[in-house]
Amino acid sequence: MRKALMAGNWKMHNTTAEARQLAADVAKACRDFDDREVLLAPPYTVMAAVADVVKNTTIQVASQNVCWEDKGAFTGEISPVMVKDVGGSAAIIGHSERRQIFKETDELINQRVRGALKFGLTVVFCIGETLDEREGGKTFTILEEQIRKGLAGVAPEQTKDIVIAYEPVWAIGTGKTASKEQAQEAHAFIRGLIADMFEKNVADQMRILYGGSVKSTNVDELMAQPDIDGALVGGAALDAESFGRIINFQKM
Ligand SMILES: O=C[C@H](O)COP(=O)(O)O
Repeated sequence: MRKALMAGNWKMHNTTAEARQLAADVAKACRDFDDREVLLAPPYTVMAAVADVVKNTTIQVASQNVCWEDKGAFTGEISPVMVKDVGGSAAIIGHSERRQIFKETDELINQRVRGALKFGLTVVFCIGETLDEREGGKTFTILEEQIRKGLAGVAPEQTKDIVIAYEPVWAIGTGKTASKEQAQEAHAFIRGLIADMFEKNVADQMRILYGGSVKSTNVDELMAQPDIDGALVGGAALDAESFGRIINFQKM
C-alpha cells in the first residue's frame, strides 16, 4: 500500500515572515491522518525557518534542487549535507523550470539524483513532456528518455528513496490540468517502465505524483486514479486554505 504524498513547491516565493506564517497555517490545516504525508519545498533562504515551524509535526521539508557533492567550489549550489543540516530530508530534482529555464540536462540531473541518494535524501524526481512533444506523439518516448537517463546508475536498493513526479510542462501554472485519464495513462506507463528497469516489486512500491495545475477542485478525481499516489503542487500550495483542501483530499 503506497502512502499518498502531498507536496507543495513554493518555487521563488515567500520571505521569512511569509514562509513562517504559511508553514504554520499549513500545519494547522493538516488533519491527523496516517494514510498520507505532507512535504513543503520552500526556497533555500527559508528552509530552516520552515523546518523550525513544522518541527513538532509530521510535515517534511525539501529543497527545490541540490548539488551532488557535500561541499566545494560550486557557487550558487547547496549540498545534501546542508539540506539535512537545516532540517530538510528531501530534494526536488529535475523540475521542468530547471530543465527549461536553466537548461539542466538529463546527465546533470542524474548527477544530482545520485548525489542526493548517496547523502541520504529522498529524491522527488520530476519528468514531463512539453506541449509540442505531446502533440507530436512523443510523450512516452520523452518520459522514457528522462527516466532512463535521470535514474541511470541508481541501485535497486536506493529506489525506496525515490518519488517520481510526472508534470506535463503544458499543465504547469497554466490552469490546464491533464485529464484524469491522461494523467493515469502516463503514470501507468511510468510504473511499467520502472518495473522493466528494476523489478515489479520496486514499481509497485514507488510513489508517482502528478503535478500541473492541481487544485482543490480537481485533486479528488486525480487521487482516485490507481497509479496516482500524490501531488506536486505549485500555485495552490501558496495559499494555506487551498493547499489544506488538497492535502485533505477526499477518497472517491
Ligand atoms: O512543482 C509544481 C509544479 O510545477 C506545478 O505547478 P502549478 O501547480 O502551479 O501548476
